[in-house]
Amino acid sequence: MLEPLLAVGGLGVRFDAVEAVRGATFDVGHGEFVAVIGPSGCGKSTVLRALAGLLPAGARFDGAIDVPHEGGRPDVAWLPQRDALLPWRRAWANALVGARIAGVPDAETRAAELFDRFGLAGFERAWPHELSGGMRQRLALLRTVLAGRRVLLLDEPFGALDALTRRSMNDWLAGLHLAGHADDGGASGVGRLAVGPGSSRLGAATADGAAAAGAVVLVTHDVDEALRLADRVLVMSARPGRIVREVAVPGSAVSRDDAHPELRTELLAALDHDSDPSGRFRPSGAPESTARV
Ligand SMILES: Nc1ncnc2c1ncn2[C@@H]1O[C@H](COP(=O)(O)OP(=O)(O)OP(=O)(O)O)[C@@H](O)[C@H]1O
Repeated sequence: MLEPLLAVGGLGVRFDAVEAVRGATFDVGHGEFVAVIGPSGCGKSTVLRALAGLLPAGARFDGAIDVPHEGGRPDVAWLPQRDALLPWRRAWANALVGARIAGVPDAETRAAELFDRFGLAGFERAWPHELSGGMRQRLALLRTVLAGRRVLLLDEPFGALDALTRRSMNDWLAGLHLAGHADDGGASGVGRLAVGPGSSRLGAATADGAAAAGAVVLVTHDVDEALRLADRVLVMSARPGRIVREVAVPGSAVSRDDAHPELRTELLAALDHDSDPSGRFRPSGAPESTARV
C-alpha cells in the first residue's frame, strides 16, 4: 500500500482568542482529488493555508503536517479565493509569474499550450481587467498549474462566478490530471499536472509507486461542485473546525453528472447535523436547491 501523498494529523490552529481548527486529521492519496466543505468560518482556508505553509505570523498551530517537498520547499501550489492576478501585468506575464520564480524549465512552451487548452489563446497580451470573470479564474488556475507543483490547493476558486460559468469552470478543472501523463511523462517538471480531455483522474497510480502522481485539495461551499469533482469529500464542523465526515464518491468526474443524489443528501445532512442553532450552514430563507453552505 502506498503512503499517502500528504497527511494532516491532529491539526489545531488558533488566532489569539479564536480557535479556528481543532484536531483535523486526514490524508490525501497519490492521484486523488479531495474536496473540503463546511460552513463559513469553520477553518477551511486555514487548513489549506497550513498545508501551503502560509499561516500568518500570529497563528499558533500544533499537530503534524506532512506534504511533499521539492528542493527544500513544499511542493504545493496555492490558489487563493481571489485570483490575485497582478493588474499591471498582461495575461501572459501573469501566467508565468510562479513558473519563473520556481525556475520551471520550458515554461513558455508549456504556457502557450495551456493558453490554448484553457480557452485563452489570443488573450496573451490582454490586461486582467480586459478579461471576463471566468477568464480571470481560468488564467489564475493556469498560473497555478504552470507552477509545476505536485499538490494543488484551491480555495473556493469559483465562488464569485455565476452558476453557468462555474459549471464550465468545473469542466475545466475536471479535465486536469496528473503526470506520468502522456504529454511528456512529467519530464518537463510541469507535466506532473497536465490538462487533457481524457480523464478527470489525477494520474493513475503506477505499479512502481506513482512517483509522479500529484493531488488536488479543493475548498468549496458547493456540495454539488464537490460531488462533481472529487474522489472524496471531507466535511468540516463549525468552528473550531474538525473533520466530521468523509464520503467517497464513486466514478470519474468526467463521466459523472450529478449522479449521486444519495451522497448529496448525506453531505447536506452531515452539514445540517453539525450546524449551530443560528443556522450558519444554510440560513432558513436560503433555497435548498442551491446546496451551498
Ligand atoms: N489571520 C487571521 N487572524 C485572525 N483570525 C483569523 C485569521 N484568519 C482566519 N481567522 C479566523 O479563523 C476562523 C476560520 O477562518 P477561515 O477563513 O479558515 O474559515 P473558512 O471556513 O475558510 O471561511 P469561509 O468559508 O467564509 O471562507 C474564522 O473565525 C476567522 O475569523
